[in-house]
Amino acid sequence: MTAQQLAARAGGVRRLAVSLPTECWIVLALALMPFLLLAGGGSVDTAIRILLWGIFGLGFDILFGYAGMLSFGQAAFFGTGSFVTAYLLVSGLVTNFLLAIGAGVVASMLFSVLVGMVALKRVGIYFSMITFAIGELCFFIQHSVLSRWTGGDNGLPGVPHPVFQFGDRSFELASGWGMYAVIATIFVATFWFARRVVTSPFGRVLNATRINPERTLAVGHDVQRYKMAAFVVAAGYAGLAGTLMGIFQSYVGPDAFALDTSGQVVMQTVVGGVRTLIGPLVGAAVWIYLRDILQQIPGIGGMWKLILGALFILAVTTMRRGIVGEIQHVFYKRRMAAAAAAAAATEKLAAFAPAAPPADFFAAAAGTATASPRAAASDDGVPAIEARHIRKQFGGLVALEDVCLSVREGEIMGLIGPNGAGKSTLFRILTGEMPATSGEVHFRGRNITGVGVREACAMGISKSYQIVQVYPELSLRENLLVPLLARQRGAFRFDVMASVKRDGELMKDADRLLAMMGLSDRLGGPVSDLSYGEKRRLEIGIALATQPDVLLLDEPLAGLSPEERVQVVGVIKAASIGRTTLVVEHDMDALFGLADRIAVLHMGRNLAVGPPAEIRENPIVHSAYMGGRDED
Ligand SMILES: Nc1ncnc2c1ncn2[C@@H]1O[C@H](COP(=O)(O)OP(=O)(O)OP(=O)(O)O)[C@@H](O)[C@H]1O
Repeated sequence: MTAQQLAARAGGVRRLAVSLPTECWIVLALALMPFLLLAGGGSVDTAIRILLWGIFGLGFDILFGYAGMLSFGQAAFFGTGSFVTAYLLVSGLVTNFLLAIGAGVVASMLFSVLVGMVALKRVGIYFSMITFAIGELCFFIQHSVLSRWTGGDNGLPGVPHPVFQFGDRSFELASGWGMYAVIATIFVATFWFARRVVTSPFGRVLNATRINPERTLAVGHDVQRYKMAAFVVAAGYAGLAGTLMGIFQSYVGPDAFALDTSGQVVMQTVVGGVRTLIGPLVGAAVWIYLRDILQQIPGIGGMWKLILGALFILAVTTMRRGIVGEIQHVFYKRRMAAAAAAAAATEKLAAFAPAAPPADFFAAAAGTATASPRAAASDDGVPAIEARHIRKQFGGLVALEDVCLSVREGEIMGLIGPNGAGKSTLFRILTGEMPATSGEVHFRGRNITGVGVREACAMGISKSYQIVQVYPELSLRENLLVPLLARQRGAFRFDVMASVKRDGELMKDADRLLAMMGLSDRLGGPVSDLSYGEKRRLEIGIALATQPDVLLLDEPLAGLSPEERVQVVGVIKAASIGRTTLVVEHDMDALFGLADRIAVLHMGRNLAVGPPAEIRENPIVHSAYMGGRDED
């Protein structure tokens, strides 16, 4: 064999190794794990326990890592699954193992719906504390009211092992290699499903709700339902791990509902790596192996909690991303460096050029090309959005008083006024972010007063924010996928079998929008690496991706350099083609050049409205707003 043939074969093997699906690597690792544990003084039972905690951790990683909800009460669902299945099997009510396991998992999920209805009313530390309290409540109930069924302090012993019948021979699946193989297979299946969950459109939106829930809601997703779905999925995983633990141990201990159980899954996930899925398994391997080994060492066995606690602190302080997270980060940095080098070598960084207008973009996506409504922008045009006699009061401060504003279909209207005039407040009321104290908002003749921001977005009203509200951890394309997914799928869909990457049209839409924003050359890397001007363009792109009929831009030029202003003005011009646009801006030169009409607010009241030339010459506006400019 020649050197070239050998090199080609080596390259082929390398490519094959790299392209193997993650599940194959996991199967390989799981096949090796018991041998490694045995060599290190562990046992097959230790390996089974690690797998069961790994299954528990998969659900917890979806909940905490991807949905951003830190629950200290997952034992409530682990315990529910354990006891329901164990009771059904021990009492003989159900003899079919699959049925008993299914009942345990379903019970956990149903229970999580009830818990979620309470816990999801709050976010952050309050959510964590509610789950903590519910976990403790379950522990108490298991030891008191339910002790007749759960065995109270004694737990439930005598859970039978599954028995398989092959002809006239029967085979009992007790602990050992057989049990390991079955649990390992279940782990791979549950890992596969968890990966589907987080890479599916559902998972992308879930991740977006963690990073920026307000923006995710504003672009049209029902954030609460996404959170509830993640909570129920995590409870399903906890329930499954609990049922299997009971069967494996032939016993459900009184600690199934304990705070220790909830705490252990948190620690294992953090040590292994949040948002990695495999991290909780690695964390469980470290935790359980060390615990088992430490307990066997004479003299220090009693101090295993102290030693593990110290190791946890060390791991968290030295490896912020966890074991798997840190490894992934090294590879990510390498990929980024290689991409940057390739871009520099080919001088890919193209000059800014806003591309195709949005009418083309969405017509191509939806197959519904329409004539540009900007043709309808005239003196007798129909109002697209109207504020009627709006009053907004914050305590003793009246921010808006009897404000009326009518934006015609297809026009660009500028909204100006000194600081504190009430422009942003009016924007928030028009987009449904905030209710008015009194007055009405009409959209194309329909009274939409009081509809929420998500509903307003679904109707076709979208806003770009004064302070950019992008998703810093995501790539540019992923940022645009969040609103595009709302447009494509509606407020909520549990489409875990769908694939974003395989949806060619969706990816094309994102790329067209990126081209339109002049950001095609910044595809690689997270948004946190972008300049402020680029973030501003992306901010407008996110609003535009919801395909609004009415686009509201809150100070799109604020904080930009002169060069960046020119770029963003280009984007606004392209974005306004085919839609009604309302712009709040302090840069008068830019706004007067852009807008068909200008409305002026002063101290929360209407001051004037008219074409830019008229407003420019209006002496009342000069004295109230541009003080001193008339003398110039
Ligand atoms: N959530 C709030 N709670 C209390 N007061 C508020 C709130 N939002 C706005 N205000 C007050 O309402 C008034 C109008 O504020 P608003 O932000 O709408 O003005 P603006 O015209 O957008 O100003 P700027 O140009 O500085 O952004 C201000 O006095 C502000 O302090």
